[in-house]
Amino acid sequence: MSQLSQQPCEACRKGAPTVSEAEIALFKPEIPQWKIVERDGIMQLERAFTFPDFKQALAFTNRVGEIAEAAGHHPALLTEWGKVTVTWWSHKIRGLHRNDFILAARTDEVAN
Ligand SMILES: C[C@H](O)[C@H](O)[C@H]1CNC2=NC(N)=NC(=O)C2=N1
Repeated sequence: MSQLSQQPCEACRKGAPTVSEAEIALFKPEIPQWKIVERDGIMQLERAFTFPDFKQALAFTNRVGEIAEAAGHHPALLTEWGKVTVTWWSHKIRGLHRNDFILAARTDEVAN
C-alpha cells in the first residue's frame, strides 16, 4: 500500500462505514505515536505534540488547519503553551473513517 499520507481522502458521507478491525491493523502501524481513544462512544485518533513555546505550538496548529481545510476534514485541536493535542474522527459517522488515519499521517508530516 502506498504511504498512508499520500492516500486520497474520500468525501465522508453519512452512513459510510467506520474502519474495520482489519483496516485498523493495516493503518495503525503507519501512525504508531497515535492512540485510539473512545469518548462518548466515539472512537477517535489522538496524539499530543510538544513544542519549545506557544508560538511554535500555534504555528503547528495553523499547519494542521491548512491540511484540514485542503482535505475538507477537520480535527479537534487543543493548543497550549508548548503542546498541541490533535484528535481526528469523522463527525458524520460518529467514529473513525479511513480519512482520519490519512490525516493523522499528514499531521505527522507537518510536525517538524
Ligand atoms: C459540510 C462539511 O464539508 C462537512 O460537515 C465536513 C466538515 N469537516 C468534517 N470533519 C470531520 N472530522 N468530520 C466530518 O464529518 C466533517 N464534515
